[in-house]
Order: sequence, then structure tokens, then C-alpha cells
Amino acid sequence: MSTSSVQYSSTLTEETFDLIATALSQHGYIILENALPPKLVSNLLVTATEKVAEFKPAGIGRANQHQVNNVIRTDNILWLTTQNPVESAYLIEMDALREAMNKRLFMGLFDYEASFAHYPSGAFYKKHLDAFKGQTNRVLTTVFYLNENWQEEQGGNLVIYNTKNNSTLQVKPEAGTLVIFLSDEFPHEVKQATKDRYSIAGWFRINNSSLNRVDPAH
Ligand SMILES: O=C(O)CCC(=O)C(=O)O
Ligand SMILES: [Fe+2]
Repeated sequence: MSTSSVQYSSTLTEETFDLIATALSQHGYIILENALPPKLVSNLLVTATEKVAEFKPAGIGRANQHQVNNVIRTDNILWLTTQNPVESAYLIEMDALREAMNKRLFMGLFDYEASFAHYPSGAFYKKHLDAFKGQTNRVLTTVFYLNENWQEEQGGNLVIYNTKNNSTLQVKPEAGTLVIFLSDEFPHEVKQATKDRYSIAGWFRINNSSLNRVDPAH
């Protein structure tokens, strides 16, 4: 790490990794509150809000199939890079998570890509899957929230549909909450909110070079 980067004491401990691995193997998802140091979370929010003019309307489909579709989603995104020390600190945490899952679950995750997302008041992302079986190298989704003191009546929940037991989960986009789920198993949607909503969506990928297709999301 360069000397300009900010040091945070990680809260993703070995015990937390154990907990995540157990939940993923038993249920396919986990919701963790206060997953990362509060200072890192607030620095990520400052970084996102400072860069908000650089965010671009999010699309669906990748590469030449990429298109903006504002019937399905109306958020704006900006990819994280290692150039920025705060973004880099987040990517380092996710890389530790990647290695920990590979060690415990033999998932063969080879990299991670992530973008900030800004949902202005009224923005949404309709029910979707981040990946379709056999058609993508995105296998594990992460969503990390940056919104301090989010109130329930402000809306903006992530709704996760568990197709195995026909239930739904409501996740409040509160700063520090990390959601992790198997990308091709859980349809989910982002409800409209009455205020700006910031998050980081990310995907761990496997290196499946036999796949000659594009990913469905972003
Ligand atoms: O922000 C969220 O709660 C989820 C975002 C999402 O589903 C996505 O970007 O694919
Ligand atoms: Fe998604």
C-alpha cells in the first residue's frame, strides 16, 4: 500500500469469514451489519458524493450488448479503481474476502469488479438476476451501503426473493451493511427512495474462458 493510503483496522476477521462461508454454503446469502470500519464507510461516501458528476447512467448487458434501459433501472454508476486510496482500501477488503471464500469453499474466485451506484430520489432497479447459470462468470454478488442514519420510511430497500422457500428479505441500505449472495440464485430489486441512496455493487468472478457470452448486468 502506498504511504498516501489511509489505514483502517479491518473488521472482516477470520471469525467473520467463517460465518460468511457457513451462511453461503447453507443458505446462499448473508447480511452483515457494520461489516467495515466506520471511517472507511464515511470516506467511501465522501468519495462517491465528490465524484457524483462522473457517474453514468447504468446499463444492462455488457460490451456490445450494453444498453441503458430506464424501464429496468434508473441509477448512475462509477467503477471503483485502485488509483484512489479510499476505493483501493475497499477493494483490498474484498480481495481478502475473495481469498477467504476460496480457502473455505473452493469457489475459485479469480477477481472482483465493483462500482459505486447512486440512486437519486425516485430511482429504482426492477427485479432481476445478476447472472444466469452457465452464461456468466459472475458468481458471487456483494452490495455495500453508504447511507448514514437511513430511515425506514425513506424507502430504498433491497428486496431479495428466495425462490427456494418463497420468502422475501428486506434490506435497509444503512451505512456499513454488506449483503453477499450467489449471483444466479436470488432475484432482487431496489425500491424507490425519497432521498439519494449510495451503494457499492460488486461481483466476484470465476475464470471460465469457455464462456463465450456476455454478463447480463451492467
Ligand atoms: O443497490 C442495491 O441494493 C442492489 C443493486 C443491484 O442489484 C445491482 O447493481 O445489480
Ligand atoms: Fe443486482
